[in-house]
Amino acid sequence: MTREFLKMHGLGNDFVVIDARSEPYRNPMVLGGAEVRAIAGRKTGVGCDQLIILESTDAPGADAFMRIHNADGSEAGACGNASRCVGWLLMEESGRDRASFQTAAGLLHATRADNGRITVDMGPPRLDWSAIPLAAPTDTLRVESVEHGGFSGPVAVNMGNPHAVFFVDDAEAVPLAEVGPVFETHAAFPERSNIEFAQVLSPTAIRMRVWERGAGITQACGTGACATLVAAARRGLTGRKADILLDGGTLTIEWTADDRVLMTGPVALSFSGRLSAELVSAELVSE
Ligand SMILES: N[C@@H](CCC[C@H](N)C(=O)O)C(=O)O
Repeated sequence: MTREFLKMHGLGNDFVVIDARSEPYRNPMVLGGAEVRAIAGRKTGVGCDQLIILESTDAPGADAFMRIHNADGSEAGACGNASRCVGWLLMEESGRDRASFQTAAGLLHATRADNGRITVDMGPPRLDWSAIPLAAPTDTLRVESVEHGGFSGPVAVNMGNPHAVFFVDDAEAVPLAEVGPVFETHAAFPERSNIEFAQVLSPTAIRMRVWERGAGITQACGTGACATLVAAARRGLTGRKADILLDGGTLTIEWTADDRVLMTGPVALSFSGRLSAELVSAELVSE
């Protein structure tokens, strides 16, 4: 058996997208994530930060269901960059300027913006400790118990997935590969966390580098950019709209007065292909 896929990315955060709306694709978690890891592998697979599976849905108002798996096989509730890619795909397919799709974190809406960019309404941020989730009741504006390597007290934000945002003087100087995995698996985060290091450049610009839960360092993280803007605004470091400068480029994020987080940025389709039978039955060789 082989499967068609699309290779897409948002600012270099890259995805293998499988359309399972008419031909179901088995749930990769049944395989303990081995199949996802094989597809995501940079040397022997297609290579991606996340595997995205589009499924059919009965959810009112939704054109599709978007399932998200990290490169390590774990399932995630949200992915901002993939949401723009899927929104674009659904709009291209329908010829409309708006698409809606269900995710584990809720119904999302995508629209066309200027210069071919796509805006996705990522919904309201969740700021209560139990929604992040954190292991114990804590002020999410400064999680004092999270400290390592000279970094401490991140802002915790849930954007459909957990984020911890550290504000630093120099984002380039952060040893991300060293501290990222320590914070991702910190005991304060029972479901692990995505980790952002943010340097405020001005009231409307933030430089941010990310260590993603289940994927490591990526070129960009859409939900991470949303969480960073929310964290900065909560701390009074910026206004409620800013450009987030990532390794792969810039996302514009706005936290509206009615508590929605709007993310605007580019999408790209790199190529299409077919997964080999070896990749689709990867559980036979890797488990
Ligand atoms: N790259 C994504 C986030 C993907 C999921 C994340 N690693 C998690 O485990 O929550 C984005 O653009 O938001």
